[in-house]
Amino acid sequence: MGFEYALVHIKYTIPPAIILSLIYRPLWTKLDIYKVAFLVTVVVVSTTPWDSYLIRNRVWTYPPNVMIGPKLFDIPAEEVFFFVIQTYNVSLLYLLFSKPIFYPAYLRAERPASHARGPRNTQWRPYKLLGQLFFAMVIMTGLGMVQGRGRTMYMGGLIVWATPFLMLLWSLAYQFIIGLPRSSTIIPIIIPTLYLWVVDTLELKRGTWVIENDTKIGFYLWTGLEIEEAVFFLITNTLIVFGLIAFDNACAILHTFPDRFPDVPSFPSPLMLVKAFISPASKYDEDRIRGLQDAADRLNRKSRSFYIASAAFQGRLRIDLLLLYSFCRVADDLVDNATSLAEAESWVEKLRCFLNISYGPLQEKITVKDYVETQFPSKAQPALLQLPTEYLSAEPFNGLLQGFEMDLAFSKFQEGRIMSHPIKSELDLDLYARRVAGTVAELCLELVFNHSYTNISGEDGRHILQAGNSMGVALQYVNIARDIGVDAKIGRVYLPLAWLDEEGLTLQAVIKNPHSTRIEKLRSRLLDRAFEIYEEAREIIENLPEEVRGPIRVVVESYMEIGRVLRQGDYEVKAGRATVPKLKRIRVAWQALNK
Ligand SMILES: CC(C)=CCC/C(C)=C/CC/C(C)=C/CC/C(C)=C/[C@@H]1[C@@H](COP(=O)(O)OP(=O)(O)O)[C@]1(C)CC/C=C(\C)CC/C=C(\C)CCC=C(C)C
Repeated sequence: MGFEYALVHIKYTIPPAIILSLIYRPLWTKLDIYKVAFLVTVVVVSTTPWDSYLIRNRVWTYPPNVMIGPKLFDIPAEEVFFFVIQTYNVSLLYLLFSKPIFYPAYLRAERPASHARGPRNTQWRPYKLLGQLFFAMVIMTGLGMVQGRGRTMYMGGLIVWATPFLMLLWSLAYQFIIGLPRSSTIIPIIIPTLYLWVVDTLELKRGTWVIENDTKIGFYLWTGLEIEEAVFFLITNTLIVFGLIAFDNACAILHTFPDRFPDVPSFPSPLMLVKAFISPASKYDEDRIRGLQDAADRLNRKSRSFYIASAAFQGRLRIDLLLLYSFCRVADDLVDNATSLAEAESWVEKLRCFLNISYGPLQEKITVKDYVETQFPSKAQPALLQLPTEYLSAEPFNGLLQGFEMDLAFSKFQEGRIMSHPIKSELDLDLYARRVAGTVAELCLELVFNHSYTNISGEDGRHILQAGNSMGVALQYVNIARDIGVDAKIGRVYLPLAWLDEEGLTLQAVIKNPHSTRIEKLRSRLLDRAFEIYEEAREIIENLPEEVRGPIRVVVESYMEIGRVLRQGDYEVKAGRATVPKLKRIRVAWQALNK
């Protein structure tokens, strides 16, 4: 009996597990736990017979004086623990690197070339076949090496054991294996492989485990690292990462296509995961995938705060939040970027008509697609067509459009078409903020209620919606405080006239010099008001379902941080706007999840 192999764990495998667990702690979701537990089980079950066979046939051995003693089918307990901890460490590294990935955007509908639409739907089937051919050839080579029964025996056995699993995972998840960013595929394989190569070099030299001379090739990758060991770690880490990718691929299919999979439990059963895989890629809804890709692109380009925050949400809630964002952004841009007041008014009218049709009687629903395709530019269409209206009520959208109309009142005022400025008092400002941002918060919360497994009853729900609406107001105040200069350039002043009067300012004075000391005073006043409202509303976040508290905190805190940096004067300016530096944004998200 000895402790050498146990010491390998204490020195080399447990410390990274602790560090990775601490880093990943605030990001764990129940699905992550299920995924890692599922994979660890698969790894232990699939590795045990192979390892047990090798030990019994003395292909590799463990000197008895380096083991504590207990065994499972002749495999030392330390070795079984190795399967578990290696899988755990690689999984955590993968989870960490892949957290920001929005998986549905990587699905591909594989139509025959003549039916494929858009550059993203390249035909990937040939790659699948090429990969399968490659793995088949590797298996044949491995079989040849085993049959030789000499020095290639261990290497051949390794290949024959692992490659069919790799081939299976490739056949199921090739779209994601090829398409996902290299940071979440290659890095979680390479880092642990190099690390284990070094550990292996140090420990093999000390004789903790030994490959018998007559079953190994005798080639060393570097002094002390046998080629068999190097290949073993590379293959097993690849297997673990491919397994995780396949799991995420199946979940992405389940979450992306509610028409095919209406109810997805928080822990999809293995049978359900298999069902996802056997639904052919040729039948994926291409418009849906394009709508999701378009929403993810838009979020990435237009809002760094909400982009980072979106990574904290999961499954269908994340998908629908992205789609909601996409709709709000497109609607806001259509109105804001119109070249004339008349054009802007016509966009509001068209958006209202779109909502009326979408929420109208069922027989009218068929015309939504026709209406959108004939009335809106092609770039805007996916955002409208994919809006998840089945989970959202019409009222907040109507409020949002009324908010846009208040924006248009600025132009009418400038043209003399209306006599009064749209934001005269603090009450007007509050009404405006409730319309453009309070409504958005209500819509986000409606998605939370609909996608949560926790039931939120009437009175509690109303209370949460009210607090959410107020939080939207706080965010909008920060938005206005940030954009005083940008808005002044287009002749808009959201600071209430009453406040300007108190400071002896006129609208023209703000438009001419939006950075004067007196305006800075009003900016601070607006920010103070924003933080007051935020303080009152934020407690209610703790009444939300547990799994969304952290992510909603991230949304709110990421935006309120703009207010904090404005107060402290510690910000970067991009396109005339104050923004929070990237590292700070990540730290804020982190702290919000840790609360
Ligand atoms: C995670 C994720 C993808 C969230 C998406 C949130 C979402 C749907 C945002 C819509 C944004 C948008 C374009 C709305 C149009 C109207 C508008 C411009 C509103 C202002 C947003 C500012 O965005 P941005 O800075 O990009 O805009 P401009 O460049 O200035 O045009 C707003 C400030 C509103 C944002 C308000 C929210 C996201 C609501 C947040 C509140 C909650 C989620 C509720 C909190 C719950 C409780 C119980 C307190």
